[in-house]
Amino acid sequence: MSERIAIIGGGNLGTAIAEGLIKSRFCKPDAITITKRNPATLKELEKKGVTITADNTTAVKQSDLVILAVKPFQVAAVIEGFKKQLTAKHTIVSVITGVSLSDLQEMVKKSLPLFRAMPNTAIAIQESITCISYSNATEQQASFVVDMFNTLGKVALIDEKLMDAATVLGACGTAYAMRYIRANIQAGIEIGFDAKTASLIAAQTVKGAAELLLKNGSHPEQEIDKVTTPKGCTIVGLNEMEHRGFSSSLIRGVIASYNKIAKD
Ligand SMILES: NC(=O)C1=CN([C@@H]2O[C@H](COP(=O)(O)OP(=O)(O)OC[C@H]3O[C@@H](n4cnc5c(N)ncnc54)[C@H](O)[C@@H]3O)[C@@H](O)[C@H]2O)C=CC1
Ligand SMILES: O=C(O)[C@@H]1CCC=N1
Repeated sequence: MSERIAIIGGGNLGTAIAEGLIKSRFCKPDAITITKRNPATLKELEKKGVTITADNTTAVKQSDLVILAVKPFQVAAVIEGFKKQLTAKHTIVSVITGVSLSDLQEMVKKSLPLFRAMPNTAIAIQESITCISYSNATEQQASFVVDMFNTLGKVALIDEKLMDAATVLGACGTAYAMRYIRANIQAGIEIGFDAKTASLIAAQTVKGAAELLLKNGSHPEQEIDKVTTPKGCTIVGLNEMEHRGFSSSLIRGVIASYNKIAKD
């Protein structure tokens, strides 16, 4: 059973995972090591009890679960650097975009449990959706990894062929949602609110809308029907957004992101 966790690549996502693990109390901060070529920028995590280092080899040697969170073009060289330290105790979890389980197997060259996990940056506050697929893992190893991500939000076990789609919908999705909220803030200021109040109203409204779907299990259009008063202001606004290509531009954006992963 995995106990010590090494996060290789302390960037945006790697640090968010560490933050989430600490907040969730899934493990003690001193069970986490996070690496980065220049670890000085990880001081905040160090203050919370996490070990920070540039030494991937020692981090892997002293851990059971290795979370790979470097950029896709860095992963081969990074694994090559610590590969000799990998033993039967290790489980590998990669959150790297576009690197398949078979690519990982080629790089690791050992028979170890391999997981691809696609979280988003809300993992820092235990509100991620993490899509997971895996190979070569026992039921016990799989439930450990699934339990870990369940403490950091919600989990969907998916077929690996959907992992690029999961990256776009779940991980890029955070940025799409932020742009939607930002546009509401800009509009909110134009119709009279100060920026702070507009931000609060826009963000809490989106949170409430999402919770309605998650808690009621309803379809967005059912919830929209409850808001759109006949001849009212909501439907006028919605229809104007659609005339301007709102849904179409979102769908085209999602597909452009998806095609970009396929092209790389
Ligand atoms: N940022 C996001 O929202 C998401 C990112 N991902 C994937 O996660 C991975 C990381 O993404 P980000 O955190 O955004 O990138 P990032 O560039 O912020 O983080 C990568 C980190 O790896 C470090 N690094 C580079 N070489 C290293 C080495 N040899 N040893 C240790 N650390 C090293 C870099 O210094 C950097 O801090 C990428 O593969 C990305 O596709 C997946 C889902 C969401
Ligand atoms: O933009 C990217 O390539 C990464 C993958 C998902 C979120 N960030």
